[in-house]
Amino acid sequence: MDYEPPFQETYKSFLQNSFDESEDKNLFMVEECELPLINLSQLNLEQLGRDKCIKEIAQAARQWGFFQVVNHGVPQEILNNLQYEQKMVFHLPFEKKAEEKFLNLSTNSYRWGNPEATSLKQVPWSETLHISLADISRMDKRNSLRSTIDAFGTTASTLAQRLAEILAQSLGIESNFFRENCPPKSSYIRMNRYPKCPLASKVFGLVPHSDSNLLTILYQDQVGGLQLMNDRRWFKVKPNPKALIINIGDLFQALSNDAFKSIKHRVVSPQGVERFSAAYFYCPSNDAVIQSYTEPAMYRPFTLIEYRQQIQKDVQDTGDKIGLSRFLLSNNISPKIVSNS
Ligand SMILES: O=C(O)CCC(=O)C(=O)O
Ligand SMILES: [Fe+2]
Repeated sequence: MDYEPPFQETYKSFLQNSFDESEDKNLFMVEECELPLINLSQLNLEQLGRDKCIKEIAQAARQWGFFQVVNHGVPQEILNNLQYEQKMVFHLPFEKKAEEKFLNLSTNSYRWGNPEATSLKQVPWSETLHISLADISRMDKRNSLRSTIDAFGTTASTLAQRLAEILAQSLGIESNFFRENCPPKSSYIRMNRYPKCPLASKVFGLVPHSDSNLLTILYQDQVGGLQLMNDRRWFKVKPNPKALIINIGDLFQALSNDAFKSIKHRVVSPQGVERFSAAYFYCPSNDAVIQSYTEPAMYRPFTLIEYRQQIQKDVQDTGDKIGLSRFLLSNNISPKIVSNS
């Protein structure tokens, strides 16, 4: 199919070597989890109902770092349109998607695989359109993808801010942080397509990672494949067509001083069908300072730009993101510990 990125050719040598690797049947044999499902219409109730809902959200963020919401305020029609538009755009010829100025977006908005991978386990067998909301205005006004992601971005942004404020409030903070530091244009929409994969037991659709933002709002189709880590075990998330999945990102973990955790998750490649998902990444502006709310702080204050640069450097040097632990304050005393040993 001419829309397929050249996975097979590009990763030919990895694929050939993979015959020696054992198949990881455990990828599929994981248990299904019942993610907390929260009805956000309770937030419109009287104080008691509202407080109960806030408690449910905070507890889910503490226990799982992941939860699902219904009556979330993002109209189903927008989600349906998004799925349709997403399919259309990914089914354009690969050459077109790979063009420097595809959809007039910033360079590198369209991505697939991993150019830096040194083994099959580092290759995500998927393609993505990673769109900064600041870029939407660059797209052709007549393009229906533009109006759809604009509508998704606007409604998801309201939901993200609402949830972020509720989560902050549950920690005892009346916070203007999000209003002041998260202008809509600093967030992203990431659309993912997972082609059916010939070696699904050996190649991830998306390799295990945590999200480097404040919060993620995810809409997935019915195929399934998303798995998350809880208590050192992987669980699969059953698709729910009415629900959006919310997960805590690294920056919220730091803000909350580890009260909420940014959980590792991955996508197992689909075998017989392609899979689509779309995520809204709620981010502060690049220079907003991320600082723990409570004392003693686990992490030193840092900005999003610093965080991204550190990740980029670590990925280049080690092949791994490393992430928040780079900013742990206890790291400052580690040289002493080393010299004593
Ligand atoms: O496709 C999914 O279900 C997960 C996507 C994801 O984790 C991401 O885009 O960061
Ligand atoms: Fe993710």
